[in-house]
Amino acid sequence: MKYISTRGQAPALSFEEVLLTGLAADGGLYVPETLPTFSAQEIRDMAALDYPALAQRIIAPFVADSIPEDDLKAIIVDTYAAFRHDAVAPLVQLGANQWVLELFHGPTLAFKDFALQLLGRLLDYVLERRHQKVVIMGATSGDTGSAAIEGCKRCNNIDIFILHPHQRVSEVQRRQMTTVVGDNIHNLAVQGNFDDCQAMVKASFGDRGFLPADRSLVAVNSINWARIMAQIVYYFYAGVALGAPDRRVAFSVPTGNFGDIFAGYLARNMGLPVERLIIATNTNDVLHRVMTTHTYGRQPLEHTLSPSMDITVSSNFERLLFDLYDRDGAAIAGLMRDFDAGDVHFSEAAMARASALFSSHRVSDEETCAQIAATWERCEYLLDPHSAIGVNAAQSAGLDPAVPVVTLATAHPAKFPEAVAKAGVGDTPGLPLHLRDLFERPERCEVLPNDLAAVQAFMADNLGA
Ligand SMILES: Cc1ncc(COP(=O)(O)O)c(C=O)c1O
Ligand SMILES: N[C@@H](CCOP(=O)(O)O)C(=O)O
Repeated sequence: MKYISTRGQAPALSFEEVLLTGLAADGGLYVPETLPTFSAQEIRDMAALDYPALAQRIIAPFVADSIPEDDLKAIIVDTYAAFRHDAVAPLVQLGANQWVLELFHGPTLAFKDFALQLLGRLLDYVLERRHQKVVIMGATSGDTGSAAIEGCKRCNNIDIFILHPHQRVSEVQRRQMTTVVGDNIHNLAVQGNFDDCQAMVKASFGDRGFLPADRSLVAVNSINWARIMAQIVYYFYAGVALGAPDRRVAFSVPTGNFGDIFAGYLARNMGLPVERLIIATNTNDVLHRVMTTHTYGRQPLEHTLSPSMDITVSSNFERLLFDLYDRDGAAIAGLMRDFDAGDVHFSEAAMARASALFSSHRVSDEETCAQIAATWERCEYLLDPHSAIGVNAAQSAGLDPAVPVVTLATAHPAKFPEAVAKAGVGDTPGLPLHLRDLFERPERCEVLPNDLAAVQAFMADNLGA
């Protein structure tokens, strides 16, 4: 399997090479040249597989040129053994044909663990084999950071630098990052917002000169293809559990960087009968605006009760655009140049294709709290604010009631006590046992100005031997 850049000017790479990078040299994102597909019978047969076996089935074709099957199996089994629920991704029914897929049973209580527990192990495997050391740089609005640190902390061959917006992540999220000790783990609180952090990561891929020549820069954000690949699995897992391929299923996905929902789009292209993908946003609604006005533009970032989705430059949307524009790299490079300069208006043909599968819904903080309260009152089920946005969007989508709709529950409510308190549903649930002493653990974090040179200088000065 080869991976190609959405901007058409970078060399095609193998899985191993794509794992060890972030943005392509031309500024694009890597996608598979062709997608593996599964027949209806192959999908039916997936119902007999547990989560790790299904993950092996879905992931193997993407990595076949780089990782032997037995090694992949061992890595995957070990990855999902770290989850605290035997089903790994349990489905919970909230109402007639309304479901949530709980993706928060990993070590850091968010869906990011699905990919980052795997990514950490894949990096460890590949770097040991190559006797290579790398530098990881990631931007987080709260969840990617801790999941990346947790996923990579055992790996001897990395230095990891995670940038989060200073004072803009929840206290639980911050402590989950800053209390993990290790000389190779660095938390940088940047005096800016998530978009600033993400822009610094992308700029660093464009100019890697601040690092020694023998250290590659590797991404842990969803610009890294391996992140998306791992997230495809749970769409199949939920779909098959609800009757696919003999029944169509819809998904509502709380969305920021468009990585998670893009994985759902790929699952559909690989054969899963997906009725609809609902883009659920908070008031940072750049994607909702794209769907309703066909215009992609910058807007000021708002701080909401769902901070992990406080994102206004949605990285993975470029991967979808690449398909919407018939995989024309030059056209995507042009659109992205226009986006850097101002608003971009997409063609009616491209947007008609998008609308055939995607719809969108924007949810305010008030609606988020009301949804948490309503779901609690009706089902005694406590949603975190991001998942509440997904459920609200699912209920507003006007879907055929015969079609099951699955909301991806992307985080555990204990990570967001402020939103739960504002919803007025009583005490926030306690943290799981392994995090019970989180508030007593010492923290380590560097506050830095919103300045790329300062961040890169800090990184260069703090690299391990
Ligand atoms: C809890 C939570 N929900 C939803 C999202 C949105 O996911 P994506 O960025 O893949 O769209 C994120 C992070 O971005 C998140 O941390
Ligand atoms: N919501 C994320 C933001 C980064 O998104 P990613 O999926 O590209 O890593 C976070 O919580 O950090």
